Amino acid sequence: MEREGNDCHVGDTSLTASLFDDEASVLSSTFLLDHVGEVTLTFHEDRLSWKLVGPLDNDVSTCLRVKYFPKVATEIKLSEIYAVDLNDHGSIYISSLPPATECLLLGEDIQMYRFTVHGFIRSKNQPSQCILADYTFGHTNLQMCRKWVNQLNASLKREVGRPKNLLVFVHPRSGKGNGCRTWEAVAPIFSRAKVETKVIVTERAGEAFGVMSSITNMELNSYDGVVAVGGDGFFNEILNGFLSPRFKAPYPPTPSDFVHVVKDNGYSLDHDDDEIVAETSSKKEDQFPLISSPKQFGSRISNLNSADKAAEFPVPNEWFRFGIIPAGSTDAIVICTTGTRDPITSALQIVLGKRVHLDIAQVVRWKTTPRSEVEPNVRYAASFSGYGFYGDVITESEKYRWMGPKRYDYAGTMVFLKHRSYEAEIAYLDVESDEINLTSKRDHQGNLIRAVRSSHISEKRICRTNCNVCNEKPNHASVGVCSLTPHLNSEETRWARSKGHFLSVGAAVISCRNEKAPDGLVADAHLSDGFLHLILIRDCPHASYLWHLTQLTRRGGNPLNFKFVEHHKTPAFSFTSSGDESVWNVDGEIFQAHQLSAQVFRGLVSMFASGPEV
Ligand SMILES: Nc1ncnc2c1ncn2[C@@H]1O[C@H](COP(=O)(O)OP(=O)(O)OP(=O)(O)O)[C@@H](O)[C@H]1O
Repeated sequence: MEREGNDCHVGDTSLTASLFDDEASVLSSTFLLDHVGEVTLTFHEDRLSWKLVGPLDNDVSTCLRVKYFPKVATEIKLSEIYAVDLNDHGSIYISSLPPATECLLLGEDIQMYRFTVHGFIRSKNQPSQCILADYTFGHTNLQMCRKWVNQLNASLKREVGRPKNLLVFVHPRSGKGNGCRTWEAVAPIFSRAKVETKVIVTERAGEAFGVMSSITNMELNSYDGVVAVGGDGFFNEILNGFLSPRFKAPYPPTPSDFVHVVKDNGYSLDHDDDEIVAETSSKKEDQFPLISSPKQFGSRISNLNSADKAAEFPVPNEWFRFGIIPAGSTDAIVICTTGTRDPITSALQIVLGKRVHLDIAQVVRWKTTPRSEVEPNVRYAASFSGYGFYGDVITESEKYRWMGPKRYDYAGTMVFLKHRSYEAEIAYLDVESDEINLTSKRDHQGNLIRAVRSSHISEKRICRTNCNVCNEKPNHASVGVCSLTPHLNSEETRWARSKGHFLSVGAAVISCRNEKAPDGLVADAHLSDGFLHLILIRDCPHASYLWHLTQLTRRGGNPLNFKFVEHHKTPAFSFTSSGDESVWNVDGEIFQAHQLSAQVFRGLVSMFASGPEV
């Protein structure tokens, strides 16, 4: 049915004339809101609100003498609107009962001009999760709809930080093989928000690394960020492809007796562009042998034309951000940065231009070549690097890839039953910091021999949206790369050591929350505090280790409060194995290293995410 102006206020031009000529920040008009009724729509500076017109009241209404409290929203903030569309002339449904009754049987469809405001609401059960919410408004006057759409779109354009152009990598076989379907489910959010996307569906491992490392700076500058539709390993590949040729930083600091020889501990990219060195790592050594030594980066850079050499792409880069749409087996990075494992929430945080900084660990393997030269091989990690149990699980799980995500449970059980320990020495920078809530004991040489952490999670400062710890400015005024390693600049640093047989050696960059470990490996790790959490599990009885692993799976558990567990919050460490060897697991990818050094760069990259709400 076509409703004419004299039927209701919705067509009353006197009420709505020259609405936007007015300079006032509060504008208002009457519309029919789909599935609700006639409303007065008001445009405030930072939000849009609507109130039912007529006998019904927004707060409470009665029908057949029963009181109903409306469940419908009455406003939306501009920051929660991701798109506004002018629709075709079509139907607006109006119930003849109050909206709160949710009785949709007694109503009518009215043909009108319409526009839709696309936004979201938060899930009541999971506050981090966003649920799409559309509000369609109808009016008899097309011009009126157009004016509102134009006004709203002009205001959305002024919202800061929203991306316009993104490079999207889709891993079709990620997790349960749902990568493409996951992207198809969220792609309309990007198109509605008018975000251009260049989509690359990968055909093999390493392809995204190749694209990211060889893309010209000029082209990269045309994007506001890169989105990975896949798991942690896929994101790691993209991150490494991005950082390897662009990020210039010194290697991690090491104790004086760490055997590698680095001429002047130079910057990892401070080299001659024309120097081309043959690949030294073989396919057998790494599952993903694509991250080359610094000298090899030179060969890639020299492929870039001279115009691109001139086009700069500074790293860290405040504007350029990374997004992850979860489709993997674990998705720990997405859970830590968005608080949930939900493709819709991730897509919304990307198009709305959210931002958190993320620490990145630089992990360097030191390897002696047949010519007895020691060569470094750099890898970057966003979530976790682990040796022993973690390395063995990833190696074992690769044999059962066909099982999908269940392969990790199966491989984990097999590795647990084998109960292998590895001899190693770990040296870590012991930073005197008020922030470190560990009480430590030292042996007579001053070496830190045990760290005990406070046992109640409530005492810990958990990383959340607008986290104070992550936003804290470091005490030391520093510039350039030094600003990324604030805890190395402290005068109160010393090397402490742990030596012996370990079931595992792990370094968590972030809490690594996931569905199996709801608080993560380290509940109070932060997204960008500039610290690694070194977790050393000494050889112990099978049952004790099982008890530690069980604590990991419990919300509020205390997996670090065991005698055989050491937890050190540190900006850098080195590792040397002796005897039998395992491999390192860097963000879920195999990295074979007998000698390794690592450091963390505070907030090196920015993510399209707002941090966990809870
Ligand atoms: N088309 C492809 N075919 C096979 N492997 C690929 C392809 N594209 C990417 N890869 C590689 O697959 C590996 C695993 O990918 P991803 O992290 O998405 O999945 P996952 O292992 O199931 O999830 P998670 O890392 O969260 O446990 C990555 O190292 C990635 O480089």
